[in-house]
Amino acid sequence: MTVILELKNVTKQFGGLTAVGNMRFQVEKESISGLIGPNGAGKTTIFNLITGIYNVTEGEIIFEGKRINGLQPYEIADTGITRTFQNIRLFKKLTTYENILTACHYNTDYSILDAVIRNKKFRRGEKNLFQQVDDLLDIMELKDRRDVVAANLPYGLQRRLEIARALALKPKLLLLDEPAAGMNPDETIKLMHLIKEIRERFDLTVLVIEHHMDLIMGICDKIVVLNFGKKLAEGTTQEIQTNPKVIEAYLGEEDVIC
Ligand SMILES: Nc1ncnc2c1ncn2[C@@H]1O[C@H](COP(=O)(O)OP(=O)(O)OP(=O)(O)O)[C@@H](O)[C@H]1O
Repeated sequence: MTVILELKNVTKQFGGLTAVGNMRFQVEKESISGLIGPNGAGKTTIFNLITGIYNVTEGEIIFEGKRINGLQPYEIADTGITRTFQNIRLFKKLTTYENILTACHYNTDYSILDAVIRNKKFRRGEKNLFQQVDDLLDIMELKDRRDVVAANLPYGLQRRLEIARALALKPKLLLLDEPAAGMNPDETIKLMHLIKEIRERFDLTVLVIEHHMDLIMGICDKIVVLNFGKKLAEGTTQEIQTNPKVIEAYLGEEDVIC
């Protein structure tokens, strides 16, 4: 197994509160892994630590063999880690197309001078860019909403657009924070298929936080369960579903987990 991401005894304290304590787990390359746990367990804090929004108090975060904690968020993004947010963060006044285009522009290889004189390199770059946006619209099934302003998209489609925009940055590791929040069961099933599809298509590694257990159990190769900032359990969906400690942490909500 090739490990792409590793948390080594990571702790995050906010004053006297230990939001994440001594956390250690590995994420296998091109896997889909789930991070679950009750509210306040420390899931989003872990995403904020991986992406450099918070500094770790202790421990190390290793991505592709290199320590990334201590780097600035933009430097971590440059290593190939992108995320979506629990509360959707789109350019609300831009269209679906424009939202993806702005992210695709991040990867262009022409200079400002190329753009000013509109030379061949610029024209070829622009053509590739438009093709990438079209492909992403297609994959995320947003083509018919191409010119709709993001704020006017239904909630489920805004979430899909956020994923499309994250993919435009060509990540190696995609962190999804509650991608199915607010979605109905049909939308959630569709999203499950899409996550699997994009993993295959882009050779992606996905780490997903989600409260919808159907989604987690339907797509994850491995699950890490948190409780009060600590790792409670780790294993396959089968192992997690039958783990008494996990069932207890969810206050007997066996229905939710199984
Ligand atoms: N910036 C912060 N300052 C102080 N405390 C924080 C901060 N961010 C998170 N916390 C605290 O850390 C703990 C873990 O929060 P976190 O948001 O990571 O939980 P979570 O598992 O993502 O919860 P949820 O499922 O509700 O999103 C909580 O007690 C929270 O109040």
